[in-house]
Amino acid sequence: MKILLKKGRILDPSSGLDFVGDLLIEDGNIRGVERDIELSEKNITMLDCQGKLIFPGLVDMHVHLREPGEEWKEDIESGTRAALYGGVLRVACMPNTKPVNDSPEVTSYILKRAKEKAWVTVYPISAITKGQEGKELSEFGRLKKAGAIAVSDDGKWVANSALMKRALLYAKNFDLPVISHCEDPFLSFKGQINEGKISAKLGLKGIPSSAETIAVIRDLLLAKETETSVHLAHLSVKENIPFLKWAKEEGIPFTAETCPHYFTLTEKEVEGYNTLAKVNPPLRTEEDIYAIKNALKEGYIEVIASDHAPHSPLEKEVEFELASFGMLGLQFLLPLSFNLVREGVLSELKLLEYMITNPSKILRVTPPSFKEGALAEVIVFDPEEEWKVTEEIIQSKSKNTPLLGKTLKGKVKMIILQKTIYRADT
Ligand SMILES: NC(=O)N[C@@H](CC(=O)O)C(=O)O
Ligand SMILES: [Zn+2]
Ligand SMILES: [Zn+2]
Repeated sequence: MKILLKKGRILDPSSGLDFVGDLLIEDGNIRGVERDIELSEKNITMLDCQGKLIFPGLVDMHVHLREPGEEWKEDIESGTRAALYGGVLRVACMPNTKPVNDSPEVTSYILKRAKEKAWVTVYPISAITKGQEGKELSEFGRLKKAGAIAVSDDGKWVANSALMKRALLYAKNFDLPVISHCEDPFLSFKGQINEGKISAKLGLKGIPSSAETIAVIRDLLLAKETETSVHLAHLSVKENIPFLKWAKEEGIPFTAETCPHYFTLTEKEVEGYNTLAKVNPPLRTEEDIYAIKNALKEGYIEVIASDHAPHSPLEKEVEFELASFGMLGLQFLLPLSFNLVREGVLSELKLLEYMITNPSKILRVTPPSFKEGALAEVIVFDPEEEWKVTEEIIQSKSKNTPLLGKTLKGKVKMIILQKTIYRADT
């Protein structure tokens, strides 16, 4: 069974390929990429890709699938369907489920459910501490054996520095990546939105940028001392940047991530007490957006992930202070991130590096690529097509995004995953 994609712009960050040409898939594997592949046989599915980009599936290392325990918000089936439509063919899912994924049993359960019903590859991330309570380390060796790809207490920072130091050393033994949700809980206590003029105007308690930067600095110091890499999740403020720069110069092992909402939306979104824009860390200011883009350009931040965080109306259609933090991300990751290319912040290949090869490297997996023999994980993307965000288009069970009603540019048209062609063009 052969699938031939014709005349698309082929982009493969693993090999640095960027040219207009053809891609041949045979029996679910990449057979070749060339300027012109002519085949005379019948039985070939030909796909015209003129004007489109063809690249490997994205690897989103920060997703909340909510299973087990909060299946009314999302489950492994619906979350991975949203991923597929978003061009994300591998997701790493955070452990803040119910129960918390802090045991081999929960990790195996997630993998079992993924095998039964996931549309894309699922990598479970297990908790750093038992119950994500920040008191006692979970059993990294057993978790890794059960299939944990990394450890994180995402949703919470491991505020006890001695414990975090031990976690880094312990993780190093098992070559497990450690992902930190950088937020000093004392500084952000009861905070709702970014601390500043808008929080004052709305009468909501603010979350200062120091809550994030203090956490970033501590984690960098511990990474230095333990000579163990730490991955800093969803960075949002400009104050981090000089410290990231310093850490790079010092050769401290770390990687940093941001999400499209932190270089697209500002705190203004919460005016009118819009709970759909309530997210942690909070949306910040134009200046922060500018700094985050610059950090991406300079390579201080080298991963873009969605932090897809579904919540139902039960958690969102309530008073602002009672609403849960989080917004959907999987289906908006590519269109919003492509704005960085349009604005000249990153080249197409660099952007794909941040969404395919860098997260793969951090998670110690072979990235999706167009190398001969690789599994076919292929996205056909139209960078020009505009589409409106509606509840119908959203594949997640939850619809919590401040982008509802807005028009985005750039659309995933087709996904080829092994032998199956999905047309997202509806
Ligand atoms: N980002 C969020 O606002 N919420 C996340 C937790 C997290 O990523 O810290 C969630 O699980 O809902
Ligand atoms: Zn987090
Ligand atoms: Zn998260």
